[in-house]
Amino acid sequence: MRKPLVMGNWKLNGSIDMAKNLVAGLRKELSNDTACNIAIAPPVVYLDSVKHQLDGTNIILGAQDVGIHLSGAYTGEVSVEMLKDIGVTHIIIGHSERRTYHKESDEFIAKKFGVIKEAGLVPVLCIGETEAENEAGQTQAVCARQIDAVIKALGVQAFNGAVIAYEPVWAIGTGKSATPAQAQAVHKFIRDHIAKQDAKVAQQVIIQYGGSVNDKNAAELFTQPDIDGALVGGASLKADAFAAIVKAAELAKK
Ligand SMILES: O=C[C@H](O)COP(=O)(O)O
Repeated sequence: MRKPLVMGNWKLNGSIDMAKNLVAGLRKELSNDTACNIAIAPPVVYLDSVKHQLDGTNIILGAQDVGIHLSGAYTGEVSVEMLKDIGVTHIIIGHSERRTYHKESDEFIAKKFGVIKEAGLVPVLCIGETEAENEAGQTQAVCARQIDAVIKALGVQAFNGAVIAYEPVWAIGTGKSATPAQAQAVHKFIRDHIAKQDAKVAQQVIIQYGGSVNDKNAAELFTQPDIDGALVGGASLKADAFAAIVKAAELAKK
């Protein structure tokens, strides 16, 4: 039985005060004994203070990205060891916003996956098709290509203990979530695709859905057998909405 992961990606939002209020809200709304894993990924500058604010909770600290180098003359970069040093365990990579605005390739993202695994942390690999790709019937081909880049570089075993977030780009921040049936079909495709190489790895890999998940649509998404939680953007900025999504995941997977 897979334990779902509900992860909040704050993206480029927040301030010291906002982080304090949001974490205080989460502490109030969520018990320490949840039947699903919960993570939040604040902007990198707030990670250390948020880590302290999370003391005594079971909320996991996540990061939104990582560099591929461990140290050296790479101005502006943050290494996996630095993130590990301050208590980060889960790292989002390959988000469509990084793929689009920073031109990150499948191969480059696979390198990030490798450094995260090497450090003993958990990669949260975002994959998903654009609207044009969706309309051209390329959803499966795009997801397969993005996963295969990791398999080619690191082998299928790299997905042991890893997380995949299926995020159709057309659903991100648009209020237009995939329907539970649409999402389930892609999640099943992803799991089957990995199973072709290793059934055990496919059975344990967490596949989250992301794209306009909110407190209203979460419950139905989570009833789908291959949807193991969510990567939440906008709704993770409100403690009550995020907590409601966590509770929906717990209920659905009981
Ligand atoms: O990382 C989160 C996703 O991009 C989803 O964002 P959203 O919930 O605001 O649509």
